[in-house]
Amino acid sequence: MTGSAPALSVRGVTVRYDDVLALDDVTVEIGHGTVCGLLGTNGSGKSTLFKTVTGMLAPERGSVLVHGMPPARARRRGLLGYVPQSEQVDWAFPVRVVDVVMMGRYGHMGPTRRPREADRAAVAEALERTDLAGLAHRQIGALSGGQRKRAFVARGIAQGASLFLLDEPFAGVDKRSEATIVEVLRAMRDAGATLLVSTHDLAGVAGFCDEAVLLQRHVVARGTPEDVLTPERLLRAFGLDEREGAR
Ligand SMILES: Nc1ncnc2c1ncn2[C@@H]1O[C@H](COP(=O)(O)OP(=O)(O)OP(=O)(O)O)[C@@H](O)[C@H]1O
Repeated sequence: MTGSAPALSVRGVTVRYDDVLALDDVTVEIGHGTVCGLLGTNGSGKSTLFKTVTGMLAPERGSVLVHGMPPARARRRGLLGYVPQSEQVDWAFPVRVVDVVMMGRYGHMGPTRRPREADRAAVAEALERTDLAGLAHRQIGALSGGQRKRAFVARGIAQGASLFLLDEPFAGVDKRSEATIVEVLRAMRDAGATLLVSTHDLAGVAGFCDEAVLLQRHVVARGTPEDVLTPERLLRAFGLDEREGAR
């Protein structure tokens, strides 16, 4: 990692899909050990921002630095963890939970991808922390939505990621999995990791996030959840008043 560089620095990023302007001059900086909620309606650019931060999409303008380095280098060093939206994963792919979590160790294994004792121990610990040890040998496609999310969170833990991007981690998740995920994410934050979490769960943001960013193709507001989730902004961005947002 590069000295005192922020965990994530997004500066003036513009991304376009042909004629659709998905992100317009977005600037976001997140410090170490912070949980930042990324809020916005469908189509506001949240997934596009994640894909740009992971290096899957190249911005038309602007720059992204993860711990002071370009996304590809941060990814190679295993610093960047990503929990995708469920719809982006092919659940029919025949792979067991333990294999998904072991993928987090690939960056530690070298080209042979042969797990060593330290890799197996990291995977076992990640499965334990996400309450998945009993399901380690199940096919990922046979799990519930919440268990699948936990498997991807476990992959990030096993990887030892220090910037963790979670795209809608609570969507389609049962209460027990939600509580486990929140507990695990808090522990990661307390251990110094930085988390950027996109969510529609406005009511949960104040309890779970240190900061929030409201995105509508550009950054509409940024600050503490209380500063960002004002009645005017909720109304403008989501067509909600504050009481509805808190449900
Ligand atoms: N591959 C693509 N090709 C063309 N347009 C796209 C593509 N992916 C996203 N878009 C468009 O870019 C804009 C931002 O989409 P994005 O998926 O980033 O939003 P989002 O906030 O993640 O939405 P959601 O909450 O529905 O996932 C939308 O107008 C969307 O239709």
